[in-house]
Amino acid sequence: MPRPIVAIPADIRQFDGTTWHAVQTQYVKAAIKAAEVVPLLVPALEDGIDPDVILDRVDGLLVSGSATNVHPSLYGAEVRESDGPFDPARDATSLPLIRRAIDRGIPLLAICRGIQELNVALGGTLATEIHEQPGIEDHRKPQHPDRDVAYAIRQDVIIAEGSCIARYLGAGRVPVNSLHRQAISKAAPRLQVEALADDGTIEAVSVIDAKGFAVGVQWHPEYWAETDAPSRALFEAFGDAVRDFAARRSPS
Ligand SMILES: N[C@@H](CCC(=O)NCCCC(=O)O)C(=O)O
Repeated sequence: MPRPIVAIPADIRQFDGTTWHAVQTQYVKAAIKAAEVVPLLVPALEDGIDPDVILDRVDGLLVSGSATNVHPSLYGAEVRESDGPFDPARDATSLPLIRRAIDRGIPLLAICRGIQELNVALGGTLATEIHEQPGIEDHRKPQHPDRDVAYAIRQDVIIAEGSCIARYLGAGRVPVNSLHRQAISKAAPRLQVEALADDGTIEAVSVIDAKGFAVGVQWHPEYWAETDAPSRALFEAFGDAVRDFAARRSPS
């Protein structure tokens, strides 16, 4: 069976005097090396894209992190420029893909911005600048020129007994990295909280009654997917779900 294909929605980035549709290489490498699938980058179109045009041709959806934030209007919050930067084209492309992948049972792994998009797509809300809340740690990206330092494993999450991801990572404390200013505030009705940080920040969810693998994590398993056991286990589980879906879609 040929390697299955996984869609990764791109960000809009501006550099070299023009606009680019971009995905950080860490997601591409983790898809290839740890999930053993073929990544297919999807352009970020502000007018949106018919999600089925993409999903008819892929066997999984990997929703990446990004330094931009989901637009507050999408979850009924006040729009403050201080909550930016925003990427409306990414929002317009990614959220319909998430909803439709869940409807169709196409395996979904949503990471950092991705878990926030998953929550908003299903009717939840986000909190911003969470480190300013009493009792909440600073989960933001460490400001350091070395990305290995910025993405260093530096906090624990506690994975719930009986959760979906406990099948792959085990229940209890798992060390992860942390690079986010926002987090889930009100979890969408269809989301089961799967892991929390010590300060109560929601760190992982799964979709209740999902037809297939449908998981979101606030940390970044892609970055160390080849060398960190929990990171690799999550990507291998996603890859296995994608292969199972592909085999059922096109029985040999
Ligand atoms: N913007 C959101 C989501 C954070 C996120 O996806 N971080 C990835 C960092 C990408 C990078 O700068 O390398 C938030 O801040 O909560």
